[in-house]
Amino acid sequence: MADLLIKCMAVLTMDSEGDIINHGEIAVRDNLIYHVGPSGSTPADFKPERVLDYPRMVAMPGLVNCHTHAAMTLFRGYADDLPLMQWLNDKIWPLEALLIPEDIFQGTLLCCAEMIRGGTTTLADMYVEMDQVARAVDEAGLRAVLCRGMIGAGPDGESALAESVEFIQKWHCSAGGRITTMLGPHAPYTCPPVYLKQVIAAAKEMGVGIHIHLAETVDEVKEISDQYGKTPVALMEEVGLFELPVLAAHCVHLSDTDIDILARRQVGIAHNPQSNMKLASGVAPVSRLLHSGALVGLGTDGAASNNNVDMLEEMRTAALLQKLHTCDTSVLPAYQALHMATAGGARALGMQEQIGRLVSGLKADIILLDMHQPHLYPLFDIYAQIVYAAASSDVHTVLVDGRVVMENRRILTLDEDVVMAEAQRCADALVQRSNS
Ligand SMILES: CSC[C@H]1O[C@@H](n2cnc3c(O)ncnc32)[C@H](O)[C@@H]1O
Ligand SMILES: [Zn+2]
Repeated sequence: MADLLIKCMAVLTMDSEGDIINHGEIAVRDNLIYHVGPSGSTPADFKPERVLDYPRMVAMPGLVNCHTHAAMTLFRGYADDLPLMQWLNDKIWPLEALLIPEDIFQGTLLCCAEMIRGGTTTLADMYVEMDQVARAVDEAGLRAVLCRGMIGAGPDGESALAESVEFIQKWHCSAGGRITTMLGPHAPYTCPPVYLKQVIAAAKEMGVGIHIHLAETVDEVKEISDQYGKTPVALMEEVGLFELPVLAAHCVHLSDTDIDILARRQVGIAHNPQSNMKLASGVAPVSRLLHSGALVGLGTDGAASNNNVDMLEEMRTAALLQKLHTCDTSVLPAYQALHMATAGGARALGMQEQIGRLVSGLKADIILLDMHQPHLYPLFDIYAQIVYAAASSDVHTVLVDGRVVMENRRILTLDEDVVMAEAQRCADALVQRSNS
């Protein structure tokens, strides 16, 4: 790939609070950040073949979406205003049973287009037919941590695990390293301990982590407590899940002991405030988790429970929700919210040495925000402006792994008109199948 130099109004490295380089520049060589510093500081022997000179833009790390189900964009607006188990049992799972591989490919492509437009460069995804998801992510040029979601309690538990193993063997560290994999037991209420132990053994053998939904609703905590006499988090600790790197989505209903376990075990937590609000699941104790040293990143969950995959919006919601919930305006200030969506998310995925910060040696996953717009003036505090005032439409240019995937709001890796038309075609056919 050609050497590239980005010059901009400011670089937010997200390496530490206040690490803002005014009139900054970023040198990109191959897929890596070669140098970051003030204007003119790049070593003279770096001769860029392209210069992106954007004096009114802020450069920051690409956003990290720590929990989603990308293909669920096909279900956007299909089932709203229901609580989790009714939503899953009555609406989503019956429709998912009718999905064909093509639906999942097209739904994921649609999600990737939306993500690129909103500045997301990495997603952690759990779904089925993961070959299709991986193909779409590869084509879009995004970075992803993918897992085949497994419902262990049903007749398909064994085949789901076998499929997962095959998927990992085929796709782990593929697409030039942009795609990595995990094992994805869906949740404690769909994967009993005996199944989880099989999953843990497979994960240890293959050297991959685990992605799971955990402590999402009061109903889940009640069901698991009634059945096993302990909280979902305590049950996971007992079965040995936390001996592995774990990414736990939601973590809404936690006891003090649960928080201690999650922090001590350095479990990555994907906080999904909009999905939790929409499904009326509750409010995750994010500020308590952060105080205890837990690793918290941000996710959107699927577009069927959000109903978009807009990480800038998610960041703002996270900050506002914690303030409202704790009646404390000082909770989750702008820098911390931005950190959760970048460096903190990378840490939750165990990828802190690869992504999430703009420092030399890390992957060149970079976004440029156009600050020259009425809703972003006047400018006092860049972090606050991005978290409280910016929108996904302000994302101007996106690089993933050193490659420009969107420039001046034109996606270069996908034909968006075709992607949208194909998604509509698949969604129409799916709903028609469900009515026949
Ligand atoms: C078996 S693949 C993943 C599985 O998870 C379902 N899902 C989507 N959102 C949620 C959520 O918030 N909690 C639990 N499960 C969820 C999705 O529909 C797939 O079936
Ligand atoms: Zn989910």
